[in-house]
Amino acid sequence: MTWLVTGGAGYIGAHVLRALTAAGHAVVAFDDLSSGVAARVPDGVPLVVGAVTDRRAVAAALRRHAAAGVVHLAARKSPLESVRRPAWYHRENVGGTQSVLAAMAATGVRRLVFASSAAVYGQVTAAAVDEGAPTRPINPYGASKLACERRIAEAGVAWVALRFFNVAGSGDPRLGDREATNLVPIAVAAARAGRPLAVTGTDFDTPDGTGVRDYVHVEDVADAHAAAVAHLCRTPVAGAVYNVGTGRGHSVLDVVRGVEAVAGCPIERTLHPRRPGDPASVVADAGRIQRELGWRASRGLTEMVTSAWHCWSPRLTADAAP
Ligand SMILES: NC(=O)c1ccc[n+]([C@@H]2O[C@H](COP(=O)([O-])OP(=O)(O)OC[C@H]3O[C@@H](n4cnc5c(N)ncnc54)[C@H](O)[C@@H]3O)[C@@H](O)[C@H]2O)c1
Ligand SMILES: O=c1ccn([C@@H]2O[C@H](COP(=O)(O)OP(=O)(O)O[C@H]3O[C@H](CO)[C@@H](O)[C@H](O)[C@H]3O)[C@@H](O)[C@H]2O)c(=O)[nH]1
Repeated sequence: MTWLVTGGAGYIGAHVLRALTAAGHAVVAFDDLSSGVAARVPDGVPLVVGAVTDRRAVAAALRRHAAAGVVHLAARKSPLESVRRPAWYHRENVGGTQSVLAAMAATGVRRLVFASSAAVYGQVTAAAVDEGAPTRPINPYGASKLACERRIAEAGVAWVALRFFNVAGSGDPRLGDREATNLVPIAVAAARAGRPLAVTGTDFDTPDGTGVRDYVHVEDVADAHAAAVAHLCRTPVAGAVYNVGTGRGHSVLDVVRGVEAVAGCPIERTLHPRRPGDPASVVADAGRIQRELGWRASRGLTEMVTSAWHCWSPRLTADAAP
């Protein structure tokens, strides 16, 4: 069975291509290379360069490769950027997903795994949030992911939406997150360059005042995709939402200390106000995916920061420069 992986040249998508291949599936990457890198696509895996908002290009790729399903990761992913450019986020993320659904309908492809986000929950009050919690996104990025989930649920396909929490680390030094828009690569870049790290928000209602997140290793996230694909192969009428997290929260300062331990030197911190659209604490209850798909995260923060440390490149430092 062949799966079209949109965003396959991206950070998570590149790991997903490998996990699906290891599980015995044929894969094709579809990516416009706007933030992805062609070199991340493994040798032997076809890469179709195109935009997911181009319905005809997606349909042509599905037909040409006789795909049985789609793993849809291609999207814009920064909550902060989405506050600045809400219409663009809606167009790219919701428009992109509608276009993928239209291409699937036109070609008779009926299985979809969707990359959703913990950002659909918004300001979380529970210590650990489960899939039944209210979805009240507090930034346009989260709103776009929720709108995508709703359109997928109404599309008449078999689907699984995976709500990733904060993805970090790498399965290979060449596959790291090169964008440096997230805390772990930013902290690594700061340590490598001997520069201060800007801590954004020190007055949250959390144990040390900084934001708490559920950091989950990208290889665990890739394995969750393999579990979702296996589920859709077994049960082609399913429709379900799953949290993909570890169930453990770490503050910004915990992450900084983790990177300091790998770096063997302290990281200077500068203190800043909260970023717009930033929740205080978002931690997963990941019980449902364990019960129903047999997946649970097996790697911890140390493995995330250590693998992130080993995929640092000078470009990350340039990108993260204030
Ligand atoms: N990284 C995280 O912590 C995280 C957490 C929750 C959800 N997600 C979601 O996971 C997915 C992948 O994120 P990532 O961290 O790998 O980001 P990424 O930017 O590395 O990957 C996204 C990929 O999609 C491609 N792309 C973007 N827009 C496209 C378009 N219109 N047409 C075709 N290709 C397009 C990019 O070139 C890139 O290769 C996104 O949907 C993101 O919202 C990420
Ligand atoms: O230079 C920085 C960058 C971040 N932070 C803080 O670190 C935490 C994590 O921030 P970041 O790594 O930017 O992740 P989030 O804003 O939580 O969003 C990520 O996690 C979401 C899921 O929870 C995904 O949907 C998004 O795509 C992904 O960017 C937050 O408290 C930030 O305020 C800092 O203190 N300094």
